[in-house]
Amino acid sequence: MSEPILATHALCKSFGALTATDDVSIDLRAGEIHAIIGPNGAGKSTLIAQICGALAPDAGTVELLGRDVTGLSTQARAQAGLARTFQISALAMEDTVLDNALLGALGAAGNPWRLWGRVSRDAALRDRAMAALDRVGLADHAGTRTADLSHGQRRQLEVAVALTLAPRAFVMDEPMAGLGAEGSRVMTGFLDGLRQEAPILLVEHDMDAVFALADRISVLVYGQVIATGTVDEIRADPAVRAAYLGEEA
Ligand SMILES: Nc1ncnc2c1ncn2[C@@H]1O[C@H](COP(=O)(O)OP(=O)(O)OP(=O)(O)O)[C@@H](O)[C@H]1O
Repeated sequence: MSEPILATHALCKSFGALTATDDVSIDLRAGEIHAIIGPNGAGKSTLIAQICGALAPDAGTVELLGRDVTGLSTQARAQAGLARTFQISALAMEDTVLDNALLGALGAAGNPWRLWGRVSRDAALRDRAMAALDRVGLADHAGTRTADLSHGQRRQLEVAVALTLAPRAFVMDEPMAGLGAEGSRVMTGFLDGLRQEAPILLVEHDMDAVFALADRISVLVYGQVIATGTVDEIRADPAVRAAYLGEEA
């Protein structure tokens, strides 16, 4: 079995008397989609915040490509290859699709302070940005104002921005939220192919999408991982059915 790209080791985080993540150890391997599911308040967002560096754990570590990144900032983790989506507000809505991708490519080039005029003429950056747009199917919309994209297209643009950083792992927070049935279907197909670029740690409430996409699922209940396994294993797990899936499975 290959070494994990991303791993947490015994992550703990409490808010006062409430233990939001309790000894959470999970990993993400090359080529896979690993979904984290669980009821509201189970600790999924708290876990992701610790993985991405927005929240410091009380105990435990986060490892990216074999390196302990627990002490690194969100930005340093992103530079190290951890791509977090979806935070729609991160897009500049009045700018074009290409400009948003260029801003991402600029960050990847490690010099966000170059003058914009020079940047937009920089052929290498432009190529990197266009390649990312092409990869997500938005190359034809390069000149479109970002605000004029559909909800689903904006999510794809976020992935394009992330791709300009040549990510080694994606952490995705509810990519299906608000997309509707058709949008979810398109996004599911898109993520299905994207795991080849980098593995995806996926937090998602849409069980159809999770069951269609996940190579493995971990179930979080009251801050603890109660099971990790394939879709079939999780569907059949009595503890999971009792605690979470119920009749849905
Ligand atoms: N900053 C905070 N201060 C106090 N309590 C918090 C804080 N953030 C989260 N919590 C609590 O920690 C627990 C876990 O919350 P979290 O948002 O991680 O769960 P979740 O699984 O992401 O839920 P949802 O599916 O509803 O997004 C909840 O009981 C929540 O109220």
